[in-house]
Formats: sequence, structure tokens, C-alpha cells
Amino acid sequence: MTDISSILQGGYHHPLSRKWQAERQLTKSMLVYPVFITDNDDEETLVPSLPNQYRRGVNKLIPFLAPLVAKGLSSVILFGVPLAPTAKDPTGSKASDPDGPVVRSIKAIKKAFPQMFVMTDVCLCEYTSHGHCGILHEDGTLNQVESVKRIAQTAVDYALAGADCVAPSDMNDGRIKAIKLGLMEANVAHKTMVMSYAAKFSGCLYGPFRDAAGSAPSFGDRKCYQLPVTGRGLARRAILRDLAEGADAIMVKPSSAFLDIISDAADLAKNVPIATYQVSGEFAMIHAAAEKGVFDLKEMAMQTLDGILRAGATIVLSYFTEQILNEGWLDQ
Ligand SMILES: NCc1[nH]cc(CCC(=O)O)c1CC(=O)O
Ligand SMILES: [Zn+2]
Ligand SMILES: [Zn+2]
Repeated sequence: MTDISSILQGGYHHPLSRKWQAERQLTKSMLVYPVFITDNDDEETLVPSLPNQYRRGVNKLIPFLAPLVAKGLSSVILFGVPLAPTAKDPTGSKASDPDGPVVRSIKAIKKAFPQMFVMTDVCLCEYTSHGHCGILHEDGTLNQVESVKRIAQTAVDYALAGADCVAPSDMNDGRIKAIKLGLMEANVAHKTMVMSYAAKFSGCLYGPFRDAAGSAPSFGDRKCYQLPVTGRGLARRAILRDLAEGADAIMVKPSSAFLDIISDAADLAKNVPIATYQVSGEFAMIHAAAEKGVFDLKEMAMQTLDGILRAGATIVLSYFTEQILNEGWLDQ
């Protein structure tokens, strides 16, 4: 008997039949571009460890974004980078300063590009003098009660300024519920998406970001609040917990070494979109290897993004967004 099931190649001989193998194809609307904004309005400074990525002041933001919007950019996530020494204190009280870079940028972007989906990372580490993601007890551990209050207020302030989505990355237990309740009280819950960095792992891939944002902890590490790399069960618990607390979207971070977690999230959180963050270390690593001639930059970038989609995410926060749009990688 001839074994007809032994022949697979006929099914992907043509470029189009290869394209048809994808359950999902990357589209521009899936991409969210991370943007760093300083409190020096006219600044535009290259971040040394993040290839071609800049810290910008609010005056440089709109001229930078305009050509990207014209090429299909539909969403950004904002990270405040306060450089003034007065911007940091033990409680991160300036995180939602009305004169601070994030609140002013939300307003500027919404005015210039009303259709843009503006996300804001919500955390305190850029605003605390100790660089941790919350308010601390005297023994240096996170004070969850005080931290959650501050995080929720910050999220509400960003929403009131016009943010379409608040994405808490601080990892304090109970923050999603507190944010939802705060948004409801402020009468903006109906127009504000809460995207939880539910499965955010600690590890060595956030270094370039912490350079960019000046947010490295001054002592200790983040291992008691970000998840241990091996903690698949913890990630599943965090995803279920945040869904129960009202999260509108679930994020997994980092991406490529955590595809099983993305797949778990897609499985556990079937009723919300799944996002993932291809973080600074992943971006820098791909650039470094491409420069060494290990592989072609574009091919590797697209391979990682296709892997992320295959695992189950449909929203991708990536520093590659800029190059993808500028060079028309999705335009053919
Ligand atoms: N908590 C703030 C925050 N939000 C996103 C990132 C990392 C993003 C990246 O590496 O690109 C971090 C840094 C951290 O948790 O240490
Ligand atoms: Zn933080
Ligand atoms: Zn500890």
C-alpha cells in the first residue's frame, strides 16, 4: 500500500500556501510601541543599551510620532522618566503629577492624534527614591496596602488625563481590584481598559529598560514581587486572580522565553485579549546577535513575533514597532 499520509511538502510548496499555514498573521493593530518621556521638554537622547531608542521630552513627542501614525501606528505605551532630583521620593508621590511627563504626554497625544490608543504603564519605580515598584515597610519589604492605594490613584489620574488603558506593572497583590474600584468611583471605568501585567517574571531581561528609565532598585532586587522564572503555577494563579479582580486584558512578560505562559494565558483567559511584552533585553539581544552576523535582524524579529502569535497573544508591545512601520515590513 502506498502511504499517502507521508507527503507533507505539497501542502506548503507555494509562498501563498505557506502563508496559509498561519493561524494568525501579524497586523499593525496588534503592535504597541513603548515610549520613554522625560521631564526635560526639549530633550531627545539616545538610550545607549536600547538600539535606536530615545528618551524624549513632550515637545519632541508629537513630531516623532506623526510619521509613524501616518504609517499605521495605532497604540503607544508611555513610560515616565523623571530626571529632576525633586521628582523622586520614598512614596513615588510624583507618579501622576499633573505637570509630570506622563500626564502631559497623554494630553498632547490625545490632542494631536485623537484616534491613538494611549496606554500607560503604572508603576512607582521611576518615581521612588529607592527604585522599588511600591512603597516599602521599614524592613525593606513591599507595603502592599500603601502601595496598592498609590498605584490605584496613579492609574485613576492617568485615566482622568485621557489614557485609554492603564497597565499596572508593579506586581503588588490586589492592585487590579483597587484600580477597577477607583476607576468606577472616578466615573471613567466605562472608557478605561485595565491590562494587567499578570504574569511578569523577574530575571535579567529588563536591564536596558532600567537604563532608559533610571529605575534600577538602589538595593536588593525585585524577586519578592516579580514572579520566579520557574513559576508556571504562580503565573497561572496570578492570571486567574487578576481575571477575577476584573482585568480586561492579560499580559505576559517577557515573551520569547515564556511562550508556554502565553499559551497558558490564552487557555485560562479565553474571554480577554492576551498581550505580551517583548522586553528591552530581548530587543537588545536580537540586535546584538544580528550585528555579530548570527542572523538577519528582520528575519529574527519576525520569527520571534510569529512565535508569540502562535503561542496565543494578539497584542504585542515591542520596540521593533518603529522599524516595522518605518520600513514597511507588513506592507507587502
Ligand atoms: N516596573 C516598571 C517596568 N515596566 C516595564 C518594565 C520592563 C520593560 C522592558 O524591559 O522593556 C519595567 C521594569 C522592571 O520591572 O524592572
Ligand atoms: Zn516598577
Ligand atoms: Zn525578600
